[in-house]
Amino acid sequence: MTNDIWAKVLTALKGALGANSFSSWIEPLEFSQLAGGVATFHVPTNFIGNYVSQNFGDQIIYHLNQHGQNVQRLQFDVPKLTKPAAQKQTERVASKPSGDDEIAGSPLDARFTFDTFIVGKPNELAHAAARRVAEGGPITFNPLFLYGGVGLGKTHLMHAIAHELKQRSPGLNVLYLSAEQFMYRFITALRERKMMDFKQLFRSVDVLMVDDVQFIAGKDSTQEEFFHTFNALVDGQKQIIISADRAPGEIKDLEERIKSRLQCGLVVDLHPTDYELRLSVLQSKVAYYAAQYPGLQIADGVLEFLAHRITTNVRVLEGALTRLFAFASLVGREITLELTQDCLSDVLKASDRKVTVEEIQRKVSEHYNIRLSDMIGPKRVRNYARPRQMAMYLAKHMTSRSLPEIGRRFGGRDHTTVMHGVRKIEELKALDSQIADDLELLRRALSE
Ligand SMILES: Nc1ncnc2c1ncn2[C@@H]1O[C@H](COP(=O)(O)OP(=O)(O)OP(=O)(O)O)[C@@H](O)[C@H]1O
Repeated sequence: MTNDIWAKVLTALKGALGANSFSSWIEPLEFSQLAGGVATFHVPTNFIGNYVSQNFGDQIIYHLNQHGQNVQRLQFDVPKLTKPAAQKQTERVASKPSGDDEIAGSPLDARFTFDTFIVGKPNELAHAAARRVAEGGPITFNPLFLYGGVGLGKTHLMHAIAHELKQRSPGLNVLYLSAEQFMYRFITALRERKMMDFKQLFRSVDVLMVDDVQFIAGKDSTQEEFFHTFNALVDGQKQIIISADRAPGEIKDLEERIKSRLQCGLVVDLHPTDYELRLSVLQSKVAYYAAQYPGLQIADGVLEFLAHRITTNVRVLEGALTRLFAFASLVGREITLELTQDCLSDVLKASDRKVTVEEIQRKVSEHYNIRLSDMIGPKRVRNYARPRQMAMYLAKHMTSRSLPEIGRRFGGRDHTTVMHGVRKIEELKALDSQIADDLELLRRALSE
């Protein structure tokens, strides 16, 4: 495998795993060789190798195969003489907590400020609460807990608070990081026997922000440490801001005492967007693009059309607009309704037809000639298990349901079972053309 292909696989993995996981776990890998179906990587430590293998192994294999490689297994080696690049990486991620006084959290996105956050009915309460915290006055609620579905602005609001606080009081020690980063630092500190440094540093921040806290559910020792950090900061009158994809009480496998702690302050949710909010977001983004692509015209009615038709979330809306401007500038044409429909036909189709999990289950069981009750029931024989996994895969890709929600609709299965099913089909799709054809057929039938 050439380094070029590995670079492409890296890009695909970044998209699939998100920037945080990618920079913590995938970047430290150094491709070494591919022989006899085994891809070998140099890793800075065994811990990273084991973690990557358990959590991202399937995805890495999948993307390598998608890029024309024949990989069955991964192997991780810690080179005897640590290479400078790998060494630098470990230092960057691992020794930070024990370094100087400054703790670098996850980077803040400069564009995520209050100025660029559009306020509407669905998010006005969350916005007001965020503003209040960003004023930095006496603490009125601790923690501030923001939750909502994907792409509705939780991260944006947290970054906006951090920017504002830092601007108002440059000396304030504001730490923003994802829950995944928290766990990573904690485990690194344990491994390097630097827990005292870890504790001291986390307890010395003035404001702690932890994004996507649902990530630590089920991770016992990380939860334990999070609980202590949380309590120490609250006792010290330090502000804490937490985000998650659902309300504290609904996070499965999160310890009760943490749930109740998280509910102690102010819990606010970001509701799904409404038409007005979507239109305002589009209008503000168009102003930004107009500066980037001078001379590009956008016809009346296009934004209204998009706000009406793309109802998923702000991230999808933004993505659609980015594509539209890039496409129009390539072909050098005005952005008309017709061009919009051409360029975004797949996005429009996906949000056009609201397919339900139940419809998917019905169609898939008809296709494979099995009873609906067997698809949802507990039987594990392949005749039922495979169609069930196909239906889970389609539900994941064609509906906006979360994995736990999908699991509930499949006879109360756990979200990890759904994830496993989805991954299995992703793998098989690449290897078995019958499965790929069936999927395409079902997808088309469901979109009609
Ligand atoms: N009200 C809003 N005004 C302007 N931009 C928004 C708004 N809500 C979301 N966005 C934009 O949508 C994108 C997704 O938002 P963000 O990353 O904050 O979502 P999130 O709720 O944290 O989702 P996830 O759980 O997937 O991380 C970002 O580019 C953000 O700037």
